[in-house]
Amino acid sequence: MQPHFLEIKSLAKRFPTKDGELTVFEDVSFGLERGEFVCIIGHSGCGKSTILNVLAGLDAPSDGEVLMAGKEVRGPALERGIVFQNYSLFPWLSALNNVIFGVAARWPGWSKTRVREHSLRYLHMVGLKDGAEQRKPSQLSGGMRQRVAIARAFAIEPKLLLLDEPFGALDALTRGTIQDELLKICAETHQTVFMITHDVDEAILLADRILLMTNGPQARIAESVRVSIDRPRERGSIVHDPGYYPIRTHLVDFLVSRSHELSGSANSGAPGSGHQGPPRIVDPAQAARGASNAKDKASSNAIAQATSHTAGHSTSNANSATGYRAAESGSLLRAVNL
Ligand SMILES: Nc1ncnc2c1ncn2[C@@H]1O[C@H](COP(=O)(O)OP(=O)(O)OP(=O)(O)O)[C@@H](O)[C@H]1O
Repeated sequence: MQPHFLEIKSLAKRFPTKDGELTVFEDVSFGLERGEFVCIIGHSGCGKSTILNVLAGLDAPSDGEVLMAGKEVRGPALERGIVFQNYSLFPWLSALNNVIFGVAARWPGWSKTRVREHSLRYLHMVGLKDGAEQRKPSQLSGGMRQRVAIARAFAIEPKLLLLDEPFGALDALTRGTIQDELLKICAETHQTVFMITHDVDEAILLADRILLMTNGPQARIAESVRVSIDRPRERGSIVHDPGYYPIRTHLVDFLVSRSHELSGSANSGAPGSGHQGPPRIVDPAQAARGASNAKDKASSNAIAQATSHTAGHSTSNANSATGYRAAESGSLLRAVNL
């Protein structure tokens, strides 16, 4: 089997505390393909940022390993870009110089003009122009600052982009606009992205897959949920896709109940509780389409049956109706069993 572009193998993180060792998460294994956009969702404190920091090379795991393109991640590198919630810009540099700083470090052989043009291209891509490029972070709004951080991360063209709740501090309107910009840039650049979010609607809009993390301690990634909704996606119309609500309901149900039921601490000492190993792959949109197709098929079978009864045997209307219900419920039961 072809290895994943990013391989996370049996990762665990433990911290010493005054009450003994705290296992934040363990047995975390998953992969990311090149060009994939993967979100991770889980309750506060389950260890999402710790996983992201390990992927970035900013933190070391207690167990397990991370391989990117077959090479072990052992420390931070420019081939991995990071955007945090709090922007992390250099306050004394203009928006443009914040981006230039990263670009010049990434390509030290480039001329000043080339570095500047490249940086400006990415600032324009996130909608920063008309003089905003020359302003310092303190002269920019929160949304504009986050745009600079995103432009800076994309401009170094990292092999992997790590986003830690990048829109968490923004108002809903700004958040929506920057989500649209992110969708557009990802479609243009085919960037591989791993993103933490608490917002299920944001995850469905942006991601190809959503990893669901159980509650800590001893958290793990229980499910990998496919977002089988066609691209390009638009914020205004995605809710009308028939796959949208099945996915959303699945995510909300996980957060409300299963994140606790499947958690390591809830299952500790219960051998065979079924929570070990790689995440279960789930496709709620596809499952819903399957059930709906089975229902449609049952309806048309029943109509065909009823028509032939009526034509051939002059069956009463009451009998036709009974035949319809039986055929429909039989097929639906089969669909549920599948
Ligand atoms: N240096 C440390 N020493 C002890 N415990 C730590 C340390 N760093 C993190 N933790 C604990 O690890 C757990 C996971 O933290 P982390 O920030 O990764 O969670 P998270 O899922 O990203 O949370 P949130 O969604 O609130 O940002 C928390 O319980 C936290 O208290």
